[in-house]
Amino acid sequence: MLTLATTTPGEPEIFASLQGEGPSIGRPVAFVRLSRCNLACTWCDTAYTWRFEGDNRPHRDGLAFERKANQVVLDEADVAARIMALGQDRLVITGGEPLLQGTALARMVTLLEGMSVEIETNGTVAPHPALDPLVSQYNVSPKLKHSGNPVDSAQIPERFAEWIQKPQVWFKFVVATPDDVAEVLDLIETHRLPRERTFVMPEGTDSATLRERERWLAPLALQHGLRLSDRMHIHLYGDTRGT
Ligand SMILES: Nc1nc2[nH]cc(C(=O)O)c2c(=O)[nH]1
Ligand code: SF4
Ligand SMILES: [Mg+2]
Repeated sequence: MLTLATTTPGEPEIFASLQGEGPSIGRPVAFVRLSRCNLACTWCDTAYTWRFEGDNRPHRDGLAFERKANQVVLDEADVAARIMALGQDRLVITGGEPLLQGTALARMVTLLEGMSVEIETNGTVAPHPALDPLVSQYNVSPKLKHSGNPVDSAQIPERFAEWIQKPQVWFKFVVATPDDVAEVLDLIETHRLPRERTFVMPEGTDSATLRERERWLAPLALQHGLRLSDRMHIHLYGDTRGT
């Protein structure tokens, strides 16, 4: 069984869209969004995957979501069939933190036919050994200090050491201020991250914020040999579920 996020109560967040971020930006793909996260970023744009009633960890919107309306449990075959019905040749698995459900994900991915698989992860959870060989690309997005998570939960040296061994890994850091870029550069040094496979991406859930931050972020990316990612889906669809 897999616990998924919902678009509307009872409806799993499984949809076709253009990948809006990272190395596959612009690619038509199927998406599946899983519920639950082990971190709690204050600016998380998918707090409906984890900030359920009774969870008092700080979030900038202060919203608490009703668990029943925002989670749906489906079996692996049902999830695979809904994904296949979208008719895409690539799947992006996101969340929340999808690797928390690695065993069930491996069973689900095995049922897909003719699809490559890309995973969005916060990088703190090792991929299940049954899932790992089925994944073409990991977009690993370690969380910086401004996320509000304890640094020892969000930045785990052993995990970085494992990720950098995998050729299918890209790093993608969400930044809100120039100071965040300095922290990214420190992490690159400390953990020997591959600069040519490292993105910086502005934090923001509206076009104006993304554009404003890209104005100072672009020259920093150029100066330090990092890639810049936009969040194209925000410009196209706004901050909405199922897009
Ligand atoms: N179109 C689109 N692209 C995305 N890339 C990463 C997403 C995510 O929420 O992880 C996302 C998303 O939610 N929508
Ligand atoms: S790691 Fe991702 S899903 Fe989890 S709280 Fe942070 S931004 Fe949200
Ligand atoms: Mg998103």
